Amino acid sequence: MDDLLQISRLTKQFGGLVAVSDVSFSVREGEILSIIGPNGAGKSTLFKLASSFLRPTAGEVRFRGERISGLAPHVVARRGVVRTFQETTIFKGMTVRENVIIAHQLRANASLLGYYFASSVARRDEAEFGRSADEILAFLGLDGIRNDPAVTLPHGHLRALGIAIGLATNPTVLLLDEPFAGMNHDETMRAVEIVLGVRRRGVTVLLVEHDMPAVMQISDRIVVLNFGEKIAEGTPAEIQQNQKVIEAYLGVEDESIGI
Ligand SMILES: Nc1ncnc2c1ncn2[C@@H]1O[C@H](COP(=O)(O)OP(=O)(O)OP(=O)(O)O)[C@@H](O)[C@H]1O
Repeated sequence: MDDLLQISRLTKQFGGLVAVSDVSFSVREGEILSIIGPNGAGKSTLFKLASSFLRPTAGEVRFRGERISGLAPHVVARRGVVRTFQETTIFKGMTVRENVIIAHQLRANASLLGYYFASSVARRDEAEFGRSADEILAFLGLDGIRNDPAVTLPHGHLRALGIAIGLATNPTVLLLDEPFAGMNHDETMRAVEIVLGVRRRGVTVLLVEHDMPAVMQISDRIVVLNFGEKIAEGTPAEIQQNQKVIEAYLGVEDESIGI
């Protein structure tokens, strides 16, 4: 498998605090790679660096060999590295389907001016976006709620809608920020199926997550952070047996490495 994203010697400092320290790893085409670590280990910061929502203090991120760190997030997203949209960026007043249609604008062919004057290109785009939105919603098992206003959705469906919106932008790499957070067991199992389905569509997945059983079930490989440093990288089986990882999680009462 080829390396799609190369994270090279990334460091992020906030004043005197080093949140991410000299971290390197690659995300390979077609894999699901998870970033884990105890609270405050630097996972969210690394995730924001990977999606270009934060600029690194040192080091760089490359996508298919080209540097993307320092580019605006929407430029990075257009190239195919897309972060799922937080619940706060879902248009709550619109239906599920309308939200997914709007997300297609990121790859729209018609200029904004074209939309304004309802050009034929814009009309063609709209019809195509509707078809694509319906296909994505059916794929994710959300067709039954496609006409529901987003404001009425329970937490699990809102998260799934975030993934549908991400897919609508036609990503090469989808970055998922704690996709199983706040879910009960059944919701987590459904969300696990959705993420596995995303990968079956050929999309590479990078995620940050606290839910260890789900991470162990879903990941091809795992990168472990502790105090901003990468302490391990490997398959779930390798990570569960890694002495440094076990020590990092020992004494952490509210987290378990699932062993
Ligand atoms: N914008 C910021 N300004 C200052 N310090 C920050 C900022 N963002 C994160 N930090 C600090 O950087 C460190 C790493 O934080 P980060 O949120 O990346 O960890 P995390 O592993 O995602 O934690 P959690 O599991 O609790 O979400 C923490 O000490 C945090 O307080």
